[in-house]
Amino acid sequence: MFLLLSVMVAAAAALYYVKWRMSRQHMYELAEKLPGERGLPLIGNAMRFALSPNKILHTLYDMSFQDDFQDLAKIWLGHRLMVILVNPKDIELILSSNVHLRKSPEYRYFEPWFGNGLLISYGDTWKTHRKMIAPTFHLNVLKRFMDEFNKNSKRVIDRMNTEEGKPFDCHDYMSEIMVETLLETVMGVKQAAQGRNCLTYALSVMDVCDIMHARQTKIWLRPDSLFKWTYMAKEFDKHLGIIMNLTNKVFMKKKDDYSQNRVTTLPVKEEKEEKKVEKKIIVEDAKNNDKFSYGQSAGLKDDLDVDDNEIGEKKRLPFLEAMIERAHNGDGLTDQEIKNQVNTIMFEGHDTTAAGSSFFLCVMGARPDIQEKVLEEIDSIFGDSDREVTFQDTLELKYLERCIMETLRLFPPVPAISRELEHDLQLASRPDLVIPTGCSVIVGTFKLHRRPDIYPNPEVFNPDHFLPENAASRHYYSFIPFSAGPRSCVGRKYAMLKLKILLANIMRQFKVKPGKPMEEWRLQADIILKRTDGFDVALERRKHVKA
Ligand code: HEM
Repeated sequence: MFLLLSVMVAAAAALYYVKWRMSRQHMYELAEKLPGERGLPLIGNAMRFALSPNKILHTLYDMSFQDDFQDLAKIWLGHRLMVILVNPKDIELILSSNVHLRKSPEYRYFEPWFGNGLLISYGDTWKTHRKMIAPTFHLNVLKRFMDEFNKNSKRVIDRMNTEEGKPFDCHDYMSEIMVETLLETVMGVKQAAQGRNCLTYALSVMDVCDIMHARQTKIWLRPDSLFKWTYMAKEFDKHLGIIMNLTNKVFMKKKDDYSQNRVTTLPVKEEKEEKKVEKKIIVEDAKNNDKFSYGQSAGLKDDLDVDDNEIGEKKRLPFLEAMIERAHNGDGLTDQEIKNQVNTIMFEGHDTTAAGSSFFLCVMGARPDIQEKVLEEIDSIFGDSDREVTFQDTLELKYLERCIMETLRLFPPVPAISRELEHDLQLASRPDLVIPTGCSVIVGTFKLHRRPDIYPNPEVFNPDHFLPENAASRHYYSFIPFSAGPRSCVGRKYAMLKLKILLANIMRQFKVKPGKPMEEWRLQADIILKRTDGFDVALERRKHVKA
């Protein structure tokens, strides 16, 4: 009886497997033609990822130099087909599309944290929320944050003073200040930014990301039914609790302020100079001749580039206040939905800029020749004055800007992004190849940014890559640290403005002593790019020069 039952179960399983394989026949046929390894039955290439995060990045990067990986490569993670794209023409097909907007299933590990937040939502929900959120990151709103950006720079400079002269890891300092700045600007909540809560929050975010990244790359951690028994699951819940605790507090505080009618929005500066600068920016935008201040290739436009006139006075509220007001006015936003967006923006807004600024400071140590030029530009603008960095200054800090862009090229904080294909996609670089519906397409930003045919000597830090004449000859989608197209980063302008002000202020006070050369850095594949060997820098106080 038992034998008969076993035979019947095995036959049913075999039948199910055959049917399942047949339903995927189309995928297998198209996948067969794609370059890349076939992988083993059932597990595919999963063993390639049974490594530590820094080894994964280096293995994948080494793989990308194989002859058959010019523009794309397939990988099988168990039964899941993933296709890595690194040709800007193919990447454009994905990122500029209004069809391929669905994030791949690998993003589902964010769900307990972000719910239907902007980064992972889809369809009408994403569209409606994007329309509500994008205007809250318009330049006119960001200009209100100038004082906060300056004050927060001073705060972190004071903290780093205690480390003067000796090597220390600057990443924790950058993370903490990025969280505080977000709370005080985008969230409009001041008190919550005091104390050491922000660093605890940032450290928990890093732990949660490590766990999610492990689940993305290790197939045995993917099923919830297995994962829940692991030690990692307990750690995940613990750290998620710490994260949610801060964001809940922020939301409740702001809601309370709103219901008590307390005005917390930062005032708009109405000085003449500011008006003039604003006009200048818009004219520049309109002429379409200098997009670099915002981390995007010239000629690429998205919903953050709308003309000033299209943003009515009424819509000019910072993010959280705008969301609460909409909910109050019956715009169909629930408390939970707002909290999901707060969680999304708190994460996207701090970990990325913390990595970007930490990489920048390490670059200054690794390349004293570049640092000299940064300091020269800064001194020519500020001399020995201790005045605040103005909006106009951020336009004039051209060399600093190119260095930030070059940092984002070589060390893109988001090293890869991924979409689930809704339709077969014929490639532009190889029209003989079609990527099948249902697979995950990975946009390999890290490798794209290091293609020798796009960036000569790609491993060498060279800010001149972003001189207008050099950038003009490149494909628009060759530089995409903030992604591009309809799902591009809504915080792009915020990030560039904040980075310029923070880094200019730090470099006015400190010089980074010569440090480890870039070739020796150990990079870590993670949701946000990191260094496994730490972001060590040694700072030296600068003697100020007269302008
Ligand atoms: C150097 C800093 C930053 C970098 C490199 C960066 C990069 C990116 C990238 C690559 C994406 C697309 C992710 C994907 O498709 O998986 C993205 C999306 C997003 N980013 Fe950023 N980001 C930065 C800063 C910020 C800031 C400061 C904020 C907000 C304050 C922010 C908010 C968002 C949001 C909400 C999305 C989702 C947009 C959507 O799907 O419609 N980011 N970012």
